[in-house]
Amino acid sequence: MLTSITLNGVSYAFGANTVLNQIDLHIEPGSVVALLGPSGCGKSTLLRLLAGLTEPANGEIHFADRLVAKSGWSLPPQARDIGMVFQDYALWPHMTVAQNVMFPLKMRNVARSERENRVAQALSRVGLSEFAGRKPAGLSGGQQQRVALARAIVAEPRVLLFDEPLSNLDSELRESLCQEMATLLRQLGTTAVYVTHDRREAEILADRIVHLSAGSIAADRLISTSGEYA
Ligand SMILES: Nc1ncnc2c1ncn2[C@@H]1O[C@H](COP(=O)(O)OP(=O)(O)OP(=O)(O)O)[C@@H](O)[C@H]1O
Repeated sequence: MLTSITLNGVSYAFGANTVLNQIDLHIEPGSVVALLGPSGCGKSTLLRLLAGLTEPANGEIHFADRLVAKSGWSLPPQARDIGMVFQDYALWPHMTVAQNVMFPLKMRNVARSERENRVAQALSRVGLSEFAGRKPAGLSGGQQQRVALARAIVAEPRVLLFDEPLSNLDSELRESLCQEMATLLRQLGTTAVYVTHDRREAEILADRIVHLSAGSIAADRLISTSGEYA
């Protein structure tokens, strides 16, 4: 099921420092939205609110018609049906690639036979079928990020969240993985929010770019499939 995301008057502060100021944002089901802006503008904080890693001071967040956060209350991440990809991959070093990817299915009590099929399919989607038995330490940075991507999509969550997933990779690899992720996101059709400070990455990946500046939405633009502003 495709899910919209709606933020109404969402604010967040670290002590006296207001980091997000009354954010109103509606994300259409199945769209890929890039949150773009300079360091410190509040992108990661907004993503953490969507993930349920922190709760808003004010305002409400809905996934479709389900309330997931309001002032002082937040549905925990594991109850939100989300997949996340972080800058630092966050793989479990003691587990193989297949075990890492399988983890969200175990958490959801998916039956063993189904788990194995789904892991194989997710690894195939990211081009890592032959690495299933390796440990993360035996993989390159780009391969590790592909594992993290497979883990994020394996349970077919209704929302995908990305926090600068390509910033630890060198520029050539960043470009090719960005193109691959754009294709994958189109195939999946999942509602996705992608944090980046790289305008080109945002233009390749997203249907829409929301520019944050000092905790507010400074611009909000649809882009066409060719990567140009519509
Ligand atoms: N744990 C914290 N305690 C106090 N202030 C914080 C904390 N984490 C972030 N901030 C402040 O909140 C603001 C927004 O941070 P946030 O990480 O959301 O920005 P960002 O746009 O994602 O930046 P970057 O691209 O550098 O990750 C910044 O001014 C930052 O200094």
